[in-house]
Amino acid sequence: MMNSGVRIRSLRVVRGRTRAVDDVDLDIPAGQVTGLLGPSGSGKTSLLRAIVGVQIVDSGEVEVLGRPAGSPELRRRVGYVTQSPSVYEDLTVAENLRYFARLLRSRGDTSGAGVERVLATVGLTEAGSQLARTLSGGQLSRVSLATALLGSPELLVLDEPTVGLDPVLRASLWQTFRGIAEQGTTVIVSSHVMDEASRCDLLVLLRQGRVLARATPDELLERTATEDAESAFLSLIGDRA
Ligand SMILES: Nc1ncnc2c1ncn2[C@@H]1O[C@H](COP(=O)(O)OP(=O)(O)OP(=O)(O)O)[C@@H](O)[C@H]1O
Repeated sequence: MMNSGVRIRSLRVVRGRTRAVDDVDLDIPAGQVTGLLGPSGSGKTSLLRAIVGVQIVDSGEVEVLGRPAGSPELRRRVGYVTQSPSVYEDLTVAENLRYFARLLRSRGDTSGAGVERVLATVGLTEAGSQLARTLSGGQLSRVSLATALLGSPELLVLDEPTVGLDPVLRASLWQTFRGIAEQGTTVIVSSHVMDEASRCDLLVLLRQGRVLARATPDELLERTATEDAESAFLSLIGDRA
């Protein structure tokens, strides 16, 4: 089924004394992998939280899959993986997932809360009986991702899922995101690692709460006459300085 992704108008989020999101207009298409890139403190988490509907916003509108962000009916349709893994260390991988699946069912959600299915999607079928506290960082990220996939979300929001992982693990996680998008899920991934840009269908570059650019990776390089996303970002900052 076609849906409308995310539509943001005149969004402002103030956190402490900072305009974490400063007058942002943004459309994120459905069915693609969109990368939200920007340095630490540029407002990525605040923007993602506004999309998921857990951020108090000062003004503006955020519409997700055709509904106001945070609407109760979006709860099942949106999966969110925060920066800190939401995994119980004293349970095995499968026990963690069964626990979260039971929570979904207790809310009346019976839509494919299949533990085996999500374990296979994130490539952890073999690790089901392993205690979470014995997992590597990369495996922990995958368990968090698996919990968010239990409800078969139409939109998956991932906040810096590859932070701290080595390049090989990062590459394999990105392949997993691609596979999830190919199944029809809209994926939004934040990162401050610019070389992850080439893995996205669409890029949104953020700086100081503002959108510096919204373009495909190729458009971005062409527009800035640069050869990689990091140089493109620096070139755009230079233009604004
Ligand atoms: N709880 C808070 N109280 C006060 N200021 C905050 C709070 N959370 C975030 N901020 C400020 O809001 C701005 C945006 O923060 P945000 O976490 O959205 O950025 P980010 O791009 O996700 O950063 P990072 O990559 O480090 O997670 C920053 O200047 C930050 O200092």
